[in-house]
Amino acid sequence: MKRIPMPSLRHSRDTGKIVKYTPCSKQDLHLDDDLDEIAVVSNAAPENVKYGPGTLTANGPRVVPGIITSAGMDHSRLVSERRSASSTRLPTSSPLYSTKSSENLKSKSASKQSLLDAVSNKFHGGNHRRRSRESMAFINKAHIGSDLEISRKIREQRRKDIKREFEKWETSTSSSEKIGCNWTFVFDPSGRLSYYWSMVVSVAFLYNFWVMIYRFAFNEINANTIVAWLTLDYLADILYVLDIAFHFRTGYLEEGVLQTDSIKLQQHYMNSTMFYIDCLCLLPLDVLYLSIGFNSILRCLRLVKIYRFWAFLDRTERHTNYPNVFRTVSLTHYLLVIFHWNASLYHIISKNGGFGSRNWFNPRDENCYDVVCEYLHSFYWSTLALTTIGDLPRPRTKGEYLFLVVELVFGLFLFAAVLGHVANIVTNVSAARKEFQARLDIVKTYMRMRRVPDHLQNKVIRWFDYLWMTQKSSDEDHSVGFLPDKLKAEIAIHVHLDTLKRVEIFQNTEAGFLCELVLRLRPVLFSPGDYICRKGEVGKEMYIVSRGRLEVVTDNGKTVLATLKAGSYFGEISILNMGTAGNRRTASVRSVGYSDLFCLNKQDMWDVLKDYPAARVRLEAIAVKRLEKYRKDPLKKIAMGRSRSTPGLVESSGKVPLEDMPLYPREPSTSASADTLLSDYDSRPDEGAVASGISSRRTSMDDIQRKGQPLYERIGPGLKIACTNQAEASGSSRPYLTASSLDRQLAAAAISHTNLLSPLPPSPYPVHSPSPHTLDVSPLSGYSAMSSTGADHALFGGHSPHLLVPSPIPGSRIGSVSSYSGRDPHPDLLIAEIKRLRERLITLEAENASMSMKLSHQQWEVENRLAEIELQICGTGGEASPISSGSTDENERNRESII
Ligand SMILES: Nc1ncnc2c1ncn2[C@@H]1O[C@@H]2COP(=O)(O)O[C@H]2[C@H]1O
Repeated sequence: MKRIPMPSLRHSRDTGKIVKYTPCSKQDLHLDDDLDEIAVVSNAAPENVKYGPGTLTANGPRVVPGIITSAGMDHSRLVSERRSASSTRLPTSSPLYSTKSSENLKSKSASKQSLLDAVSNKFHGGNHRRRSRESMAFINKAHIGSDLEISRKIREQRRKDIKREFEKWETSTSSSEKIGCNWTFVFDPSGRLSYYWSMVVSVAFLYNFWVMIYRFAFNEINANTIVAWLTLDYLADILYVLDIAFHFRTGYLEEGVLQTDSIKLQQHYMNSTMFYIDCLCLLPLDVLYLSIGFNSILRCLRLVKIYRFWAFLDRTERHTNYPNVFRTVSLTHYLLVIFHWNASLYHIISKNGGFGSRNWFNPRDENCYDVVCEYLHSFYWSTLALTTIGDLPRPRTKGEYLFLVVELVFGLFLFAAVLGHVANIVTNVSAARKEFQARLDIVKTYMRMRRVPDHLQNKVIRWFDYLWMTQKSSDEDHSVGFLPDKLKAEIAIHVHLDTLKRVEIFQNTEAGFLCELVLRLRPVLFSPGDYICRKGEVGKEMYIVSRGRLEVVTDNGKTVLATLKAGSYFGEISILNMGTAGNRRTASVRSVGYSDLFCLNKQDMWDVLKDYPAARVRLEAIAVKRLEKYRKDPLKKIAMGRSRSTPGLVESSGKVPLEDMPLYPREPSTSASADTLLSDYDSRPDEGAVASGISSRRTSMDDIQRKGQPLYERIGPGLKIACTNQAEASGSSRPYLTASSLDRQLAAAAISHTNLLSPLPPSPYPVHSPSPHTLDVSPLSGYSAMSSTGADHALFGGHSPHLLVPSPIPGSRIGSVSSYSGRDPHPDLLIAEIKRLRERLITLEAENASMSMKLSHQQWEVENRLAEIELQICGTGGEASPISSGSTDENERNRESII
C-alpha cells in the first residue's frame, strides 16, 4: 500500500490566486512505495458503524465496513492476521475486530496470498513488490504454521509504520479533500485578482449609487426603458451574488498565515459581519414591484455595499504612484455624487408640491421640459446651494426657508471639507519641494550668519542644485528610517547591490557578505574639486564610485596618478591597514565633477569581515596586489617619500610612554658581526620588505634567520609578558633595568618601532614583519634627530638614518649630541658617541631580528589557524569564525604596517 500524497498547493503570486488540487480519485493518487500497508480505523463508535454486506468475492469481502482503507483496499485481513498471530488481545469491541469481519477474514484466510498479490499488483510497483512479497511470505509463514511465532520486534515495527503512515494520511487529507475531485481556488485578499474583483463590484455599486436615485426622482422604469434598466439591475445583482461566492473562497490570515482550508474559509466568512451585509444587500425587495409597481428606491439596500467601494478606494490610494491625482479625482467624484443626490432630492420635493410655492422650487424655463433639462436644472440649483455661491430664488414659505438654511449649512461644511482636502493635496504635491527649500534656507541663513565666504556659499548652493536636479534626497537613510530592518535591507540590496557587484574586490564573494555590506553603504555626494581624502590622513572609510569621475593625485594635487569612474573603488588600502603607512591614505582623491559615491565605514567593514574570514583573506590579497601595482607606477616613489616624511604614522594608543618603558638590555649572544647584519639589511631592496606584501616580508625574515642573526628578547610592552615568562621559565630572576637616558630613548625608539609591527596584544592574524630600514623616519620639530655620520650613511644605504625620538631630555646624551652639530665639539667625544650609538643600534637591530623571528612564527601559526578556520567554514557552510573575538578584531583594525 502506498502513501497518499499531500495535495499540491500552488500559490500564484501574480494573481493572488491559490490553486489547490486534490486528486480526483484514489487511483489518481500518486502513490509512494515506502509503505507496506495502511489500515485506517474509523473513529466512529461501534454502535454507529454499519457493517454492510460487503462485497464478497472469491477472495473474501472486498470492503469491510467500518474500516477506511487508504485506497479502497481491505487491509483488515492483515491486521486480523497479525491479531491472530499476536499474543496481545485487541479489544473485540472495536469494529475492526468485530466478530463478523473476523469470521469472514478467518474463513478466507486461505485466499490471503492471492488477495495480497492482487493488492500488491495493483498498488505496488517496481522494487516495492519485493517488500510486499517479503511481507506476504511473512504472513504466510505465520499462517501456515500457527506455532510459528512472529518476531515481536517485527510486529512492533510494522505497527509503528502503520501508525506513522496513518498520521501522514490524516494530515495530508482534510475531510473535504477526501471526498474526491476538487479543483479549488482560494483568492489571496491582498492579491491582484482580489483587487480587480473589488473593482468590478465597485462598478456595480456605483451603478446603483448613481442610477437608483436618479430613476426614483426623474425617470422611473417605464415601458420604454424596462428592458435596459432591469438588465442592468440584475447584472449588478449577479455581481453581488458572485461577490458572496468570492468571499467564500477568499483566504484570510490566521496567525499571520493565509488560511486556505475551504471549510475554515466558509466558517470565517459566515461568522463575519460582511456576510450579513452582503445578504442584506441582496434582499429581494424588488418583488414588491409586483404589488406597488416600479419604484427604484426599493433597491436602496444595494447601497450597503458601499463598504466594498471604500475598500477599493483605499487600496487604490495605497498602491497608486499618483496618490494626489487619485485623491483629486476621488474628491471630485464625491462632490458630484452629493450634488447629484441633492439635485434628486430637490427635484423630488418640487415634484411633490414643494413647501407650498411651486415657483420657488421650479422656476425653470418653460422650454425646459424634458427629463435631461429637468435634471440639469436641479443639478445647477444643487450646486449653487451646496457651494454657498448663492443667487438662489428667495424662499417665501417657512418650509422653503428651513430647507434653504439646511442646504446652506450643509454646503458650508461641504465647502470647508473640500477646501481642506484640496489644500492637503496641494500641500502633498509640493511637500518635497518645501522640505528641500527649508533645508536650503537653514543652510543659507547659517552661512550668512557665520560669514562663510561667497565662493563657498555658491558651492553649497550649487550642491543643492545638483541634489534637486538629480532628484536625490540629501538624507536617504531618513527616508526609509521608519521601515523595519528587513525591508530596509531589501531596499538597500535593490538599490546598491548592482553597484557593489561591479566592484572587483566584491566579485565572487559570498552573497551574505555582500548583503551585509550593502546595508552599511552610505550614499554621499561630492562637488567638483572636493577632496574625498588626502594623503597621509587616517583612513576611516572606503568609497565606491556610483557616478562621476575622480582623480587620484599626489600631494601637490597636480600629478594625476589615476582616474576613477563608476564601479571603481578607493580608500581600501588604509582601512585594511595594508599600505606602507599603515592606516594612512597613500594618495589624495579628488572629485572632478559631481560624484555620487557609496561610503563604507572602516568599522563596518571590519565588523563584516569578522564574520567572513574567507572574504577578508581575499580582500587583503587583492589589496596587496593592487598596492604592488600602484607601487610600480610613479606613486611608488611618492608614497615612499611620504611615508618617510610623515612621522607620527603610528597611533600612540596602547603604547607606554617612552620614559616609563622598562628596559632589559642584553648583549648580543652571537658571534655574528653587527656589520654583517647591517650590511645584509642594507643590501635589501629599499621597498622590497616594506610594503610589497606579506611574501616579501616573510622572505626577509627567513633570510635573517638563515644567516644566524643574533636573537634577542624584545624590549617593550609588546612582548613583555613573553619575556617575563621566558625569564621565569629559565629561572632567571634578572630584573628589568632602567636604562640610561640615551639607552632608554634608543630602546624606546626600538620599542616604538617594534610596536608598529605588532600591536598589543599579539594578533592571531598575520602581521607585517619588520624591515630594517623602517627605522628610517624623518625628524620633525620637537623631536631630536641624530645626525648621520659617514658610518651611519653606510649602514643605512644612503638614506638618512634618523631615529625618531622624543624631545631631548635635559642633560641627556641625545641633547648633547644634537648640540654638537652647532658647536664643533671635541672629535674624540663625537667618535665615542658615534661608537656608542652604533653599538646601540646594532643591539636594537639584533633585537629587531629576534622580534621578526617571533613574529614570523606567530604568522605561521596564524596562517595555519586561518587555514583550519577556512576548512571549518567550508565544512560548516560559513559559520561564524571562532577567532572573531572583539579584542582581536580591534587589534587587527588598529594593526599598523611597518614603517
Ligand atoms: N596609483 C593609484 N591608482 C589608483 N588608485 C590609487 C592609486 N594610489 C592610491 N590609490 C587609491 O587611493 C586611495 C587613497 O586612500 P588609501 O590609501 O586608503 O587607498 C588608496 C587607493 O585605493
